Amino acid sequence: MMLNVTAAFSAVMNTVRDFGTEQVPFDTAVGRVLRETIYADRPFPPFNRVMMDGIAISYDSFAKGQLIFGVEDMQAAGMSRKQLGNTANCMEVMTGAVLPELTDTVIPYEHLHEDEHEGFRRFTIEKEVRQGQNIHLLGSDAPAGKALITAGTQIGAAEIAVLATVGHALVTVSKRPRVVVIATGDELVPVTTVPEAHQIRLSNLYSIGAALQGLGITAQYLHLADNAGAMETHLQELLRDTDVWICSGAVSAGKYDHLPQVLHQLGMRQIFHKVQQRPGKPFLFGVFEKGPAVFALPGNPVSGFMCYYRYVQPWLQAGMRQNAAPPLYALLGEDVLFDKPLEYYLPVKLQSLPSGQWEALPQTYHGSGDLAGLLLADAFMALPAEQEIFKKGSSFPVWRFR
Ligand SMILES: Nc1nc2c(c(=O)[nH]1)N[C@H]1C(S)=C(S)[C@@H](COP(=O)(O)OP(=O)(O)OC[C@H]3O[C@@H](n4cnc5c(N)ncnc54)[C@H](O)[C@@H]3O)O[C@H]1N2
Ligand code: MOO
Repeated sequence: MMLNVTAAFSAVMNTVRDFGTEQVPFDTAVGRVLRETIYADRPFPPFNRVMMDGIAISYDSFAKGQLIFGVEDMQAAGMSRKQLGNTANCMEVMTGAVLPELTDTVIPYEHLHEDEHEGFRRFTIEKEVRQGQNIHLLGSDAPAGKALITAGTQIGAAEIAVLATVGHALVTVSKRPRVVVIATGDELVPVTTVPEAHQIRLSNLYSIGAALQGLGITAQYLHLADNAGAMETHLQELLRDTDVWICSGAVSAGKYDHLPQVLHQLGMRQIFHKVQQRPGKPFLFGVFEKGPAVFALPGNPVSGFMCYYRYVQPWLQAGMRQNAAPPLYALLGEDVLFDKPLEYYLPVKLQSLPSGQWEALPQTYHGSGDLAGLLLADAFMALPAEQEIFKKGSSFPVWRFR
């Protein structure tokens, strides 16, 4: 029986497996999924931090009417904390310095007039002053021990900054699965070859490989001829040391579509074959006991592309224990008619409306073979199988690929 998209997606997600963890230097961890909690090792910021170049005073002196302050000393960033000797004076301070003892207010140079009096430098305050101004208070961002980043976060530039500042030089992240992308078909020739009239260049390997690179996964590539015996031999060799096979092609009804039968012979447990969707209907999914999971995607370029983003990527992210992204919705930009009992994944261009919502503009494309049509789109909009007329302005989920 053909599954609907929801059932097929749950069946895929039910097989999610943990790929394990490893430790890597923090500055190589961009794009990886964090597998530990990162705590503040000290308060953020770790001292009362001067926020402007200027002077630090004791506010009491200003409150009593004093406007002119003689310079007693200088506190620059990197100096250990000094103390103001006499609260009728000021301390010159630089951004990033520790606030000197007995001062509580910082006034920037722009609000001061500087002159010299009897050989001493002094500053006259020319603007209103608020007690405590321009000080980034000790612990005001986070107390020591606070959980700053939780497991499941994908590490980006902001996380790298926090890892650096708490001194977390080695970070525990998810291992990346060992993925093989497998193309099938005698019509396919290498990219560097000039194809004969009946041939085309291999492109699905590279579109899927590129999408995987977005998850930090470098895949192995393989091209198999339409020959059941050779296919079985090659795939047998891959069984032991791989976690995921993403196959492209040879899963529909053709006389050369040997892949399903070869996978069964190798011992794969089929979980489903065919989903009520367009494109991507012939999608086959299965698992080997203690071996790889197999996503056998239809060969048509748009079909495989859509199935990758709808099923394979969420499965890989869940296996790497990455927090799931919240679903994204958009408003359909024009009326659409689709009267097949299939969930329709319509290539759309997303644009943001002045209301703050996303609008999805359907792009003209000529079916699942039209890989150049994808250049104009940046997501698929999922139009439910049980409906036929989809009105402009109605909201549906979208699956972004850029
Ligand atoms: N009698 C039926 N025929 C077809 C059915 C069906 O249900 N009954 N389903 C159609 C649908 S829908 C799709 S999608 C395709 C899927 O077919 P396969 O998965 O068997 O894929 P192939 O036949 O091998 O290839 C389809 C198409 O894609 C091109 N291709 C394949 N691999 C690559 C690659 N790596 N790079 C670029 N292009 C590739 C291939 O040359 C074909 O043109 O079946 C329909 N037929
Ligand atoms: O369902 Mo197929 O993926 O359109 O060509």
